Order: sequence, then C-alpha cells, then structure tokens
Amino acid sequence: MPSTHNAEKPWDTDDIDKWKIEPFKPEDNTAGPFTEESSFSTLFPKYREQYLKGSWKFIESALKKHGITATLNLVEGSMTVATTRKTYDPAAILSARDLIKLLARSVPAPQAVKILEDDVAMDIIKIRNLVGNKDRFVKRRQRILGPNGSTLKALELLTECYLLVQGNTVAAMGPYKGLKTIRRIIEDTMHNIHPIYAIKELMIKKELAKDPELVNESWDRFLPNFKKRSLSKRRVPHKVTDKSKKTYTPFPPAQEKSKVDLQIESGEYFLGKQAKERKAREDRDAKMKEKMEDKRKERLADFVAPEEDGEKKKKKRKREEGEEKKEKKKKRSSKGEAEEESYTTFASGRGISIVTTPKLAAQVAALPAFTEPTILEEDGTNKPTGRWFTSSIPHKGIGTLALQNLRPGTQILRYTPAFLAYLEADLGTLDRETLWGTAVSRLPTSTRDEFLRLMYIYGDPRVRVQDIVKGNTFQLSLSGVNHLAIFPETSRLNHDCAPNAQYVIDPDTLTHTVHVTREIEEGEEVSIAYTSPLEKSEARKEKLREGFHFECGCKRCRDGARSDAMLDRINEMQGELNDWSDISQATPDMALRLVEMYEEEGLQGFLDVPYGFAALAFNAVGESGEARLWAEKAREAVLRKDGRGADALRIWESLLGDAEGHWSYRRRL
Ligand SMILES: C[S@@+](CC[C@H](N)C(=O)[O-])C[C@H]1O[C@@H](n2cnc3c(N)ncnc32)[C@H](O)[C@@H]1O
Repeated sequence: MPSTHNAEKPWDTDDIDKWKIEPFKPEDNTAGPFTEESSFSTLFPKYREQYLKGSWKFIESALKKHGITATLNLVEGSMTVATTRKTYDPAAILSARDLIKLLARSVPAPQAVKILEDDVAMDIIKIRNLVGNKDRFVKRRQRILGPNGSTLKALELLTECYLLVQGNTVAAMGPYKGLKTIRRIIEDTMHNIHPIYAIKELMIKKELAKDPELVNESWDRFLPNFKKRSLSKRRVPHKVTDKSKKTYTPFPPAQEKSKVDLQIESGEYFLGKQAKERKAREDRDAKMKEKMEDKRKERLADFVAPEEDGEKKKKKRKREEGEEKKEKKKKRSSKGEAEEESYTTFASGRGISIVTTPKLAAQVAALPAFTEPTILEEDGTNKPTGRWFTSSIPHKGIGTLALQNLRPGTQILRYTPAFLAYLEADLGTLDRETLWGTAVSRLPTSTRDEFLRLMYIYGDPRVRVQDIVKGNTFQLSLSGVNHLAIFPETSRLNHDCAPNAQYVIDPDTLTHTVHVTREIEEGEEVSIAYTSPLEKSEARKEKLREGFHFECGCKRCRDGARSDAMLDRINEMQGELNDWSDISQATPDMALRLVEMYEEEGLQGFLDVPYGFAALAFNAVGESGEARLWAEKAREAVLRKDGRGADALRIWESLLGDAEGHWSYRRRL
C-alpha cells in the first residue's frame, strides 16, 4: 500500500492549535457512569488540621462539580477523595488525588483547587536528597526564594507556575511546559547553579517569543552563554600533586606513624570525651590568641613613622644586599642545598658526618651532644657492654645475640650515629651519592669501615652509600625535621613482631639506646621491631617488604590469624577502657587483663598503653595508690619507647603528682 504520510490534508490548517487542551464535558463521556469506585487518601500534618477544617466546604464544593466526594478524617488525620455515580471525567479522580496532596503540603485551598482545571498539572520536587550537607541544603533552598521572595516571584511569572517551597519539597502547579522548566531550575539550584542564570534565559526567551519574525527561528544566538554557573569558590582542587618536583630516590619515605601511635605519643589516646573536647578548645584558643597577636602587630606597623630619605636609601641598599645573599643561597641550594659536615672528634673520636641544610647544621652543632661531650662518656655510650655479640643467622644475615642471660630493663647497647642525612628531594641520586660518599669518606677510619661493612639491599656499587642507608636507617628528628641516621652497631639488630628489646633515640644526645623487655637467654637473638607490632599481620608484612625487602617469618606472622584476633580483642578492650560515659563497663581488672594480653602476645616493649589504662582505671575507682604504681610503670615504659620528649610522659607525671586532683579520680564511682 502506498504511503499516505505526506499526502495532502486539507483539514489540517495553520490556525489549529494542536497543543490546546479542550475541556472534558459530561457529554464527552459516552460510556455513562463508572462501574467501580476509585478512591485516594493522603495523610496531612497536625498543623494543617485547623486550616483544612475551615476550608473543607469550599474544597467539597469544588470537587462536587466534577462528581467527586471528599472526606476529611480528623481522627486519622487523612483526606480521601472518591468517584461517585456522577463522575463523568475519568481523569478527575487523578486531579482530585493531586488536590489532596497539595493541600497536605500547605498549598492554600483556592490555589490548590486550580489543579482540577484540565490544563493545570502539578509536580512535587523532593530536594532534600540532592544535597548531603544540612547547612548547604538550607543555603541553596534559600536561593530558590531569593531576597524577599523575589527569585520565587520571578520564576512564577516566567513559567506561569505556582511555587511553594516547604521543608524538603517544592510544590509546583501550572502548565506542563512550565513544570518541566521549574523542575530543571530547582534541581540545578540544589546542585549549586544559581537560578539567576535560568531567570535571565527565560526573560530573553519571553521577549523573543513576542517577536513574530523570530518565533520560528533558533534563539541560540540571543541566549547568554555562561561559562561558569557553579557557585563553588574553590579555585584549586583539594589535592595538588606536583609531580614536576619529584626526583627519584631509592629510599622509602619517612615511615608515617599511625593515628593511634600519634595519639598515644601525645597522650590524646587516654583522654575521655570531655577532656578531648577541653584539649581541642584550648588548642583553638591558643591559635586564636596567636592570630590576634599577629593582627595586633600588623595594625601597629601602620603607625610607624615614615623614615627620612637618607635612611630609606640605606635600608634599600641593605635590602638589596640581603637579596643578593638570598640569591646566592638560592643558587647554592639549586646545586643541592644540603651540605656535608664531618666532625672527626665527636664522641671521643668516633666521629660523625652530617649532611643537612646550613641552618639545621648550626642547630645540630648546638645540641648537648656537641656542647657537653661528657654526657656521651656517661652511661657507657659507644662502649661494648659485654652483653652482646654479632653472628650470622640463617636467612637473616648478621644478627645480634646475647652473650649472657639478660633481665628485663637491662641496657644492652647505646650508640651515637656515624652518619646523619637530611633527605633533600631536589638532588639527583648520583649527585646525592657524591655528597654522601664524601661525608662517609671523611669519617675516622674505624667508623668508616664499620659503616661500609653494613649490609645493603640493591648491590649497585655506584650507589653503595645510599644502598647501605636504605637497609639500615633509623629516623631521627632534628629540630622537627626528619633525618636518616645510621648507627653501625644497633643496625645489626634484626626484626621481630614480638621483639625482646625496645629502642629509643634521644634527639639531644643523638643516642640510640636498646633495653631488654623480657628475659633473654644467653645465645638467644636480640630483636627489635622495625614496624608497629600493634598493626595487623598483613600490614606489618607489607611495610617490611616495602621498607626492608624481607619476608617476615616471625612466630606472630606465621600465626597471623590468631595474632590478628588477639589484636582485635586488645583493641576492643582498649575501646571499653577508654569509655568514660556512665554506661562504661571498664574496671581495673579489665586493665590488668589487658596487661596480660600484651605480655602473652610478646608485646612487653609496648606496655606503656595497658599500664596507662591500668593507672586510669584504678584512679577512676578511687584507688589512687594503685593508680600511682601503674602510672610510674607507664612513665618508665614511655621513656624507654618514645623518650623524654613524648607528650604522654606529662600525663603520667601529672597523675603521679596529684592523683586525687586528676580528672580521672573517682570518675567511675
Ligand atoms: C638493619 S639490617 C639488620 C642486620 C642485618 N641482618 C645485617 O646483616 O646487617 C636489616 C636487614 O636485615 C634483614 N632482616 C632483619 N630482620 C629480619 C628478619 N626477621 N627476617 C629476615 N631478614 C631480616 C633484612 O634483610 C633487612 O633488610
């Protein structure tokens, strides 16, 4: 059959408006009354009850014209609409359903009943889930209203829709086309695109529509093309990774302490919720004070009297000279800011080579290790104790073994570093090797030989010094800047996840001291932990693989599932002991059990945490004497693990000083 698609249609004239919706009259329903009743109900909020009661007559009469009944149930708080035998328009019940929905959403009755007209529709736009943050949601919702409701009014005029913004929804009523536009604008607004852009576009379109010549043309060329509609003020992305600056280095980045480690060190780990809040408040206040002081200085600077001309010139000259110096320093730093400095007489002739920035070098030279050399002669620093020897250990290279039975608390080794280096990022590997190589070559012969005998990882002779540093490095913080430190003797200690020794590095004396943490028998290997043994086995193994290139085969790692489960229990118990609310189940017995669990797990070198909890748990039930005993143990454990600079030390010292005045005293009674 031939297509009639393009055939002449003489009845289809241009004056016909194909979009016009003709009203549905009773005579249009040729099928007669409906055979079944349809009904819809909706609940309304309590505060609408009064209003609905007052306007129900009006609503009923509006619906009656369409043959629909309406019931207001004040007991249930619901409205119901239903068809009757008089209903002639099948769509009327749907409009009636929309009517009660609008009424429930606070649309005034005279406005809501307009929904019963054939060319009026409605849309309820849910806006709450479009924005996660509550404050942001409120701010963006306010943009729909605009100042004094002006944006809302403009939108209503331009789209010929009625709008009601309430709570988590926007109710809109009007022609279909307007509703479509409104939904887009509302959603865009909640996605941070200001409605003003849409209003501008709509205004232009309205004007263009009036021009009969332009009615059938594309309006694109008249519409504004906004480049950026988003209102976000963030100009730079959150994370900027500047890859251009990174140069290859064979060293692992300084091992970051875990959040818990940092909290333990700062003592925050042991604070109750209120104490934590108090600490945060104090920190905030201190910061604010600092800022205020800066501002005050800034303001005062405005009142400094202007200088005379001659003075000005002098200052200018000085500034220029300063800048010249700065320029020179810049040039030097571009070659490699860090410089090498060797002190051959350091520590009674053991010597030390330091590679660091000139500024830090000056600070290092002012450390007690340099200014009070006698402190290094005390405590057997750099002297053999006769308690250990080194020997080859299967699969581990060289290790350190006990020459006699050793009791917990015994100091086994105490040494100063032979080499200290600041890991400057701007230097290439070979340039760094030259710098570090020179530093090592300047060490006294025996120290240099000890250094060069240390094990290495890659085996490339061109980067031998860096290779040795990679395999033997300890972190030492100088004036808050991390340095790599090599202590040839303590470098021979192998790793174990349940070590029998613990070490501490003192940044003032630069010493690395190792203490026994549980009984060690003669001939037994002495071990330390290279990574936190309080982490789960897979995490520990991964760090050892990455940082030290070996597969840990210690007892805890071989039995990973069991030891991980134990760590879970330990963490759970610590959580309980740290609960300072009224429903806390924490008791001193629980803290004592925690101490036992650490010991069973071979974590004697990390007992500062359970000791601390025991001190708090006893103090919390008013047993301040017992609390002091545990606080003293915690203090000692911190000293042996984190050193004199650890913040946690202050907590135990304050409890020791005044247990009854401590915040934890009788807290759980
Ligand atoms: C600081 S050194 C320790 C002394 C070293 N064994 C030596 O021969 O000089 C670190 C290196 O020793 C080895 N090592 C340490 N602990 C180990 C362990 N538990 N199992 C296997 N190898 C280990 C690894 O090769 C690691 O890179």
